[in-house]
Amino acid sequence: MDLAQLPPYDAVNFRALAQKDEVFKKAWQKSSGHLDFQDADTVKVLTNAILKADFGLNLEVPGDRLCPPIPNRWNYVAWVQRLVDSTSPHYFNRYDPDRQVVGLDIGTGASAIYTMLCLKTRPNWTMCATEIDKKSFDSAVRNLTLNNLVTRTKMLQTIDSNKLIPLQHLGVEKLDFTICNPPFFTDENDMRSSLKGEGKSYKPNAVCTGAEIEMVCPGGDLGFVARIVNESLLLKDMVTWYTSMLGKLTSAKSVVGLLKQHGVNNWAVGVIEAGGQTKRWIVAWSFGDLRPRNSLARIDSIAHEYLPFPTEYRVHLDASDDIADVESTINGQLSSLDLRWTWDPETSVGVGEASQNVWKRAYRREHERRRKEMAAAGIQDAEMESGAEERKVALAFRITVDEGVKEVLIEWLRGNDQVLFESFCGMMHRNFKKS
Ligand SMILES: C[S@@+](CC[C@H](N)C(=O)[O-])C[C@H]1O[C@@H](n2cnc3c(N)ncnc32)[C@H](O)[C@@H]1O
Repeated sequence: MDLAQLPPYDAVNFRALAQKDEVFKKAWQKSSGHLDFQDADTVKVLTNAILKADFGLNLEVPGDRLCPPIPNRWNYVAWVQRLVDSTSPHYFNRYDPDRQVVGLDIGTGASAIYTMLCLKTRPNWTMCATEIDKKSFDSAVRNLTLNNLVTRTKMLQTIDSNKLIPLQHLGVEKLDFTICNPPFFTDENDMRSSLKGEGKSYKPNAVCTGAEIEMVCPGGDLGFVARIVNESLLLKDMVTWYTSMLGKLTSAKSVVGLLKQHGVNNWAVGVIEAGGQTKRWIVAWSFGDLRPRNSLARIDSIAHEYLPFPTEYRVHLDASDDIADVESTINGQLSSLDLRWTWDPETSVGVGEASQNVWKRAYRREHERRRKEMAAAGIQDAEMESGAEERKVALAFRITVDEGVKEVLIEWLRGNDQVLFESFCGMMHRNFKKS
């Protein structure tokens, strides 16, 4: 399996894992197929076995620090990777091994787990990692050294009064993303009662070995992420994607509320469900204009008011529609407009960039008039194009004609104006509306 494209976990196949790891095999056999997740040693053996078998990583965490559940941590990293991949400045929409990406792991913990997973699976990525707890910081450095990843990481032992995104201290100008599993609890009582499962219909399925310093902060997860939001309002696009995991749905909703309140309109909400009953939420936001894939930005299990504007629009074709005709209609129309358009007939995918609403009647008329004038003066379209100054992109889109499901998929790749995207989709749709 290509590590760079490893999918998220649905569940762990313990039987298969026992075939790959001798230490885990003993624990699995002893448990007669019912692992005791309340036992700290069992959880540690499982974590180590998954890391070794699936990622080739070794981990040593002090007994009184968090031992990270790997499916949950990997599913967040995999989500961030897809977010970064789907918002490449070149509209790649897949892993680009040549793209240099720099991330920041806020509160990396004793395991440095996000940093290690990011670096191990993406050879062209580098990471920064911060930590306030000396014991965890030292352990994180040990783990990075153990796995030969320390030279690709800028580690910073910080203090709580410092910025959570300390670009200056790190000596970094820009970041592609931040990743964070904040302390979830507001105080020790909140932590103890939550870990006992009080107020829930089920008990947490695994023991938590985290120390108070790792798990508690003023305001809990919401307080911590609100600090990141406030810093982001000043840093803006010095970071392309700010992301954080949240322990409670109410916290995720409050973070979205904060973003909307500050006029941020480019965000994404994800959910992590890797077996067991424990759900976690992810919120990501950006001040940039690159739009993530719809399936990443929007989940079903949260009310619409917390979701960003959809970044895709589907035009359903009739069974009788001829795909060649559909493609030729799209190509003909987009080639006649004053926009940049490239079409790949092999994959039936095209990408376009428009500097403004170039499909409205007044613009088209003016463009046609200019074209005729140029033609009369003997200037070809290509010369007209190359003579035009570099124009800013107000809308970038990808169009995929899918013969199998008989639909045209329009994806919003870039731009800050949802009305412009809607207008473009409406214009495309009218081509295929039956009278
Ligand atoms: C819930 S733990 C997460 C650890 C690890 N990232 C993981 O997912 O297993 C939160 C971590 O944030 C650290 N932390 C708390 N406040 C911090 C701050 N102001 N700056 C950096 N790290 C901080 C804690 O010491 C702890 O290691």
